[in-house]
Amino acid sequence: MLNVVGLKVNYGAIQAVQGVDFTVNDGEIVTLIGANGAGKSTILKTISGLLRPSAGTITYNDQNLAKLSPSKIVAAGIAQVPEGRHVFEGLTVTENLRMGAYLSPKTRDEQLAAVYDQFPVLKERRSQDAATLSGGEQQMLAMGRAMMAKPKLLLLDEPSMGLAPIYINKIFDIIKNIHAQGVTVLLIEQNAAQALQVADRGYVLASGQVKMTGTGKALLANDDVRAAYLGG
Ligand SMILES: Nc1ncnc2c1ncn2[C@@H]1O[C@H](COP(=O)(O)OP(=O)(O)OP(=O)(O)O)[C@@H](O)[C@H]1O
Repeated sequence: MLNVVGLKVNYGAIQAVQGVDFTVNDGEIVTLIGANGAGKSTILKTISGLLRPSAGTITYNDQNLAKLSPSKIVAAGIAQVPEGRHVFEGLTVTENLRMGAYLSPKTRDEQLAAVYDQFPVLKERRSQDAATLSGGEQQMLAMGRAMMAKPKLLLLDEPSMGLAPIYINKIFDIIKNIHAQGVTVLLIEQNAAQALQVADRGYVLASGQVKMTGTGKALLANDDVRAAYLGG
């Protein structure tokens, strides 16, 4: 589904991503793990078209994403849930969700009903300003907003960041549920243990490069991964 080859991304003189290769197959959950600053968010933003590669290719179902605008990338079936949620404060929950279907107004109401079925807590709070939601609820709103675009590939940037343990488990349950609906998932997580538990495959990134890859299970059992990312 997604094939990233020789990807390099710079911020001026900073080489954040230094020649990364990875694939995501249709129907998989793939995770990118790694320390702060490894280049994970930069990779997701480049897939979404928010940043442009300085070298390499990103191919999605035979389409070269480097030639597409972010809105065309959403229309092609890729939606991103950004790090830090970025809900629209001052807009209600429903208004936030409707923004997620900006490109497909005809199916917006139908999709809103589907998202409310999946996130009953959002339905309960549908008239509430998004700014007044708890962190976990805002994360659900950001995920629901992405689902409004009916993505085939969902990019999740640190969905469990800053959440209480009860919400972290809930977010991982939602990821499994979204995946069970046939959505392919590319997941970035600091919470490497839980990410590797749900993932079919993972890539370990450090300093803008892939250092290791394997199935979620194999990486979870790997001594180097355990020592560096799973607390021994
Ligand atoms: N807008 C920017 N301008 C300059 N440098 C940046 C910018 N954004 C990120 N960087 C740098 O690029 C490198 C990769 O950052 P990135 O956010 O992709 O890492 P990450 O693996 O997602 O980290 P984290 O887990 O902390 O979010 C870091 O060295 C970071 O300081």
